[in-house]
Amino acid sequence: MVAPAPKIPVPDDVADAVRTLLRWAGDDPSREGLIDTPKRVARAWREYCQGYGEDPAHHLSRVFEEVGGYDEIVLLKDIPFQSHCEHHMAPIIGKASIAYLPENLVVGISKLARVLHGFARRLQVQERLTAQVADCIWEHLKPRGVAVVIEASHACMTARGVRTPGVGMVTSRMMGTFREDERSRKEVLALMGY
Ligand SMILES: Nc1nc2c(ncn2[C@@H]2O[C@H](COP(=O)(O)OP(=O)(O)OP(=O)(O)O)[C@@H](O)[C@H]2O)c(=O)[nH]1
Ligand SMILES: [Zn+2]
Repeated sequence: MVAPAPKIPVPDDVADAVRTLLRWAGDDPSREGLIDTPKRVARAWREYCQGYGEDPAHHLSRVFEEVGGYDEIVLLKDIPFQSHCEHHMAPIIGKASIAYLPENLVVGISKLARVLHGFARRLQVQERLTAQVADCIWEHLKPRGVAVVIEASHACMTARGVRTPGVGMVTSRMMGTFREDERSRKEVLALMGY
């Protein structure tokens, strides 16, 4: 279970900004149902963007060496995530598959998801999110290869603008062996289900 976000104090100017947005949307911020909305929205945005308060690389600091010489692909497949696009601050909802080819070090598998969420809980474009996750694992785990594939739906495309639901954006970043060797790339993509 996810613990409720702590009720941090909300500065007046932040609450005022949400009231302005409510008026801009066409509603009356002083009506009963909206009285507490500015504080809720302010706290919700701190939660959506809590990745700014962490260094995702920190999750990769605890590594294991005793894995019986295992040197094949390690894949965490279809990790659900949420982010927000930096253009419209609208939700990005999708799944990521993250794989690496260990050299000597492996990491607790949950940490790959933690790295993803650390970068996703910021304002993003999907290309940068994909690159940041891959680069972080490459740099801090020093594996022989990293492959990250992200598939997501952007609310700025489905709920507004072009209003085209059912469209998935797919981005990938291949590093090391997965970039250089076509067979390894095909193998990892097949394991991911592509
Ligand atoms: N490459 C990329 N584009 C994104 C991402 N998220 C949103 N966008 C796009 O960012 C673009 C912003 O385009 P603009 O023309 O500045 O904004 P807009 O007038 O609101 O555009 P429309 O969405 O087409 O109405 C849009 O085409 C979005 O679909 C992303 O993660 N990566
Ligand atoms: Zn957008």
